Amino acid sequence: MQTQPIRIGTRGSDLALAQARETRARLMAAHGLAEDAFEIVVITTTGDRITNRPLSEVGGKGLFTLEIEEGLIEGRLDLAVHSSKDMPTVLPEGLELSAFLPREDPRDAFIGKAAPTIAGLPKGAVIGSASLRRQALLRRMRPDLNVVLFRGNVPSRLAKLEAGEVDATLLAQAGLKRLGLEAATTELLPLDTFPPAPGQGAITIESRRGDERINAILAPIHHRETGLALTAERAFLGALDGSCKTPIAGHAVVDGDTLSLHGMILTPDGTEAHETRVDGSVGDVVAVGVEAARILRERAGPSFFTTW
Ligand SMILES: NCc1[nH]cc(CCC(=O)O)c1CC(=O)O
Repeated sequence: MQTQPIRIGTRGSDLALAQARETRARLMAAHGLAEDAFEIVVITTTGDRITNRPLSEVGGKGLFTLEIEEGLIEGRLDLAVHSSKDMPTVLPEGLELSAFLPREDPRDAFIGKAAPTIAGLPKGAVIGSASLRRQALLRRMRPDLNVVLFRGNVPSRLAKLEAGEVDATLLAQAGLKRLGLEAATTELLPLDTFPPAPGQGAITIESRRGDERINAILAPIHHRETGLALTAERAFLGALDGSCKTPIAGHAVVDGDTLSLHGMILTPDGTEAHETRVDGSVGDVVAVGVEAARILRERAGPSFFTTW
């Protein structure tokens, strides 16, 4: 039996901790282990320290994972728990996403103080979001709204909304549910008109490639369908643009032997958008993501990605 605890790396936000505890609970149940078989190790990342600028300007997604990945590579951590949505498409040499937990609700939640729905917001209402995708989708639907940058973790955004800094905001329903805060949601946005970010709602576990002990520990908590969907969404994102400067939505679902991916790219101002739906075999989900990206690149034309 294991004597050294399994060290689980995570960021320190309420959401990250909830996700690390969920992973630990699933591992305890799968293996009949006690809580003290695990140690949750909280790591502050560069991304956590930068709170006042859009992440697209300071270097993007890797900022939330760098220090945790160093811990894995140097052997100070055995596995790391992340929101799939925050993971870069290319990981450091020697690391891999070795498991995905069953996906929570992938939809975006609208949280309105001035009105309960996007359609009900008065002209010029101030809506805060840090996500380029949400900003672009909002501007596309409601060009009259005043979309402003809004950062911070989930509880602090809700507090800023409550304090009247903005009239409304958008958050992932999955994160709200994991924090027990879903009562704040006033409208759930439809997947077809407001598609989520690739990976939204899914927890992933990163570990050293070829670490047989950890792979065996993770195998029983891996969720096959979520893994297939996420592999397709990440292939789609990787084939489009890894820079975080293009608003990109992508969501895949598995139905039997078929995987269907809905992808969309937009200009940041929401005036131009291209979308596609590609179906393919669960036997080659990367091909589905790559094909969706190819179609969107072709529709958008060569100037689309260089306009801003
Ligand atoms: N970028 C922050 C982030 N990363 C993952 C989630 C929510 C949980 C998820 O999508 O799995 C959030 C907050 C949000 O978008 O509301």
